[in-house]
Amino acid sequence: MIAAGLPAGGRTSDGIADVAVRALRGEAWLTPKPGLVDCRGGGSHDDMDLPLLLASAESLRSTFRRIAEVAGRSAVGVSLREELGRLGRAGDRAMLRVTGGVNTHRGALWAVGLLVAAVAGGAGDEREAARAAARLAVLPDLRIPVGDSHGRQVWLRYGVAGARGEAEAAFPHVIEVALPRLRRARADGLGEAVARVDALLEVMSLLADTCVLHRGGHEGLRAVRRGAGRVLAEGGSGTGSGLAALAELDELLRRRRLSPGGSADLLAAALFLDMVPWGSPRAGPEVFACRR
Ligand SMILES: CC(C)(COP(=O)(O)OP(=O)(O)OC[C@H]1O[C@@H](n2cnc3c(N)ncnc32)[C@H](O[C@H]2O[C@H](COP(=O)(O)OP(=O)(O)OP(=O)(O)O)[C@@H](O)[C@H]2O)[C@@H]1O)[C@@H](O)C(=O)NCCC(=O)NCCS
Ligand SMILES: Nc1ncnc2[nH]cnc12
Repeated sequence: MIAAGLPAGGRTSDGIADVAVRALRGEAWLTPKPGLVDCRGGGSHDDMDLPLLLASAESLRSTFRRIAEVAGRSAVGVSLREELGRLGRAGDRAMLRVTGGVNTHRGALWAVGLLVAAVAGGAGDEREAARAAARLAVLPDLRIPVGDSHGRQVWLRYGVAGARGEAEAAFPHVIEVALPRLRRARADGLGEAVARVDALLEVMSLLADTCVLHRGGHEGLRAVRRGAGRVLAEGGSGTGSGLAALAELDELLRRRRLSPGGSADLLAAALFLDMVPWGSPRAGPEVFACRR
């Protein structure tokens, strides 16, 4: 437990919030991402573009800071969980005000918000942070309104737990999939953008993304997973044949209006954990440039 706004191993609430916003921005800028918003346009979304995602990310800065402050001075328990729920829902409303009602970052706010709380609470490394976030996610929040979210519809129809299940399981697609892929790619000498796109593709090839399931059902999810796996089997986004397969996948997802938004959120969560100053500087450079 740490005091609000004070350093925890060199980390402040402002600093943690800044890393969270940079992670969301880094995901948004990354290009090319199949079916997703990137610097070429809205992908499979006709109501989103890059400026909207960047504004949405910025709108969450004060929520991330408040989450860090509260988690830094509270023990893990139901009252912290309920306070985080209140802050998360207020953050959601702030996001919707800025986007004119478009759900740009609900999943990212949930995943990165829980990880922000874990980091501010003193987690010493990324695995510890994911486990601490999971301990928060499983706690009851009796004030959650029972809504009719797309995720809930997918849960009722397909029994897939989506964003909540990922957090309760301690973010396996972040810890066991995205981060190792990102680091392997860097170690192999691939550029940062290629490493990030390949990490996203690996998550897409495995995740049960409720965003995809809601729009495309099981058949849509199979197409996303198969297509992402194929790009990687061709050598990834850093090779000519991988890029050709990626262009085909992008075309397919846009035509069928399929958007792997949950995978995008988990990439942002991985970038967040990768950029947290755990003690040694090892994060890759920021990529705020268009590589189409
Ligand atoms: C637990 C909550 C996240 C609520 O979850 P639920 O599943 O009930 O709600 P959804 O509104 O569906 O949001 C979940 C979003 O999570 C992302 N996601 C999907 N699958 C996964 C997965 N397997 N693992 C992790 N994350 C996943 C995904 O986000 C992206 O998609 C968004 C766009 O989706 P959608 O709204 O369906 O929009 P469109 O398809 O564009 O709609 P149409 O145009 O077709 O109409 C986009 O935002 C991406 O982010 C899911 O959407 C959580 O909200 C909750 O309980 N909050 C309470 C607050 C709280 O407790 N906070 C504490 C910590 S901050
Ligand atoms: N790049 C992106 N495109 C569409 N939805 C998203 N949700 C979070 N990031 C996204």
